Amino acid sequence: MSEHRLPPLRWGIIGTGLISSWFVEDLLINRPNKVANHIIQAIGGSSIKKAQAFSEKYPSSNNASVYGSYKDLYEDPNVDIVYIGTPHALHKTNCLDAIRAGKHVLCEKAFTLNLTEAEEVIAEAKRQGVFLMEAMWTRFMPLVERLRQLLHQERVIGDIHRASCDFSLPMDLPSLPSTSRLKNPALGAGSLLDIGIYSLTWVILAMETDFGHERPQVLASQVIRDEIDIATTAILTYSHGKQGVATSSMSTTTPSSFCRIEGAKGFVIVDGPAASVPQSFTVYVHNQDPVKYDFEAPGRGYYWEADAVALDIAANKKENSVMPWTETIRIMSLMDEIRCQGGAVFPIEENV
Ligand SMILES: NC(=O)C1=CN([C@@H]2O[C@H](COP(=O)(O)OP(=O)(O)OC[C@H]3O[C@@H](n4cnc5c(N)ncnc54)[C@H](OP(=O)(O)O)[C@@H]3O)[C@@H](O)[C@H]2O)C=CC1
Ligand SMILES: O=C1OC[C@@H](O)[C@H](O)[C@H]1O
Repeated sequence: MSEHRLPPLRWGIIGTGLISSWFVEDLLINRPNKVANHIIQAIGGSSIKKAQAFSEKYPSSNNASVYGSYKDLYEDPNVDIVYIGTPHALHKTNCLDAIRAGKHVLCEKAFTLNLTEAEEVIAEAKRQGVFLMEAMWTRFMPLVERLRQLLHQERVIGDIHRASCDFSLPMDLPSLPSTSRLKNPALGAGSLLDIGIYSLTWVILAMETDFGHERPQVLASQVIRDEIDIATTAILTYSHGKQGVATSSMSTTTPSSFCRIEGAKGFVIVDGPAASVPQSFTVYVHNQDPVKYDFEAPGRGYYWEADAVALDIAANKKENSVMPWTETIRIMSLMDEIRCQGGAVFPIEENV
């Protein structure tokens, strides 16, 4: 279908850092089987200079309106949806401001700092009748859909007993400025919200046929340095003694096999450069040759979530079925519980 006959979605991007650039690059990729016409309508930065510089980096977004404040972008009537690519601690305010201006919102993970903030944002989206989703992009990858089919519908490894998933990325924290979102507790720094959220997501994808059907018991431990968790381990115990182990660390590197899912009849290993970017998985069924599933795609893969958002909005939906509000709420509540046991507290929570 010609691009112009696809449902258009005009994006306003706020935050001119790393993820916003990856997201925009992916949206601009000329790829087959597009389901929506993504338009970079506006760029909003904390200064006009930063927004301008961002806009100039991406040729097809050169016609985008450029704003030196987020507020101006929210007020642009040509923006349909605001993409929020700012640090965790700003998500609540950014979401509320965009929603109150009547905009749909796609907000980066972690959705907010904690459950209370997430509930406030979702309640506002309900009140204003706009679409809202947490940008947990990995869930939208075709690899994840195929893996879940094999695990939970075709039951290729039988009953699943255990899954262990890791996202570790060495971050040279001493070399970073105190203003870095990776280091500053006031911005929501720490391994759990930044990368552990993916390990947790993989445990859920692997262990749960129906999301949220059962609340697992949580046992967690965190290593806290300079007020942030530099490592987190969470054990999720489900009924019948099934366990998921989600780990994250800012000191070491995950090997490419970042997730192992064990069942009664065999196991599955998921590979990729990181838990956010799975590229293949291999199914090992006892007494059978292993079967490898490869998933090659152009770019990084942020367009899968963007396509899903565009289709939902075209269908007048307010939330997405792959990443519904209940899942965001549950992930935030699990992370609250992990931090409560592990000891990571954000400054804004200290006197609550
Ligand atoms: N889905 C994914 O694969 C990834 C997701 N993320 C998520 O994206 C979000 C942003 O991460 P990332 O892009 O790495 O962060 P960066 O620090 O690279 O960029 C964040 C941007 O937010 C804006 N900002 C506004 N206020 C502040 C502030 N006080 N301190 C710092 N920046 C501020 C800045 O843009 P400006 O000044 O122009 O407004 C800045 O460039 C996080 O939620 C993170 O977890 C990150 C990496 C990958
Ligand atoms: O979401 C993410 O995935 C990739 C990491 O590099 C990054 O820190 C994190 O925010």
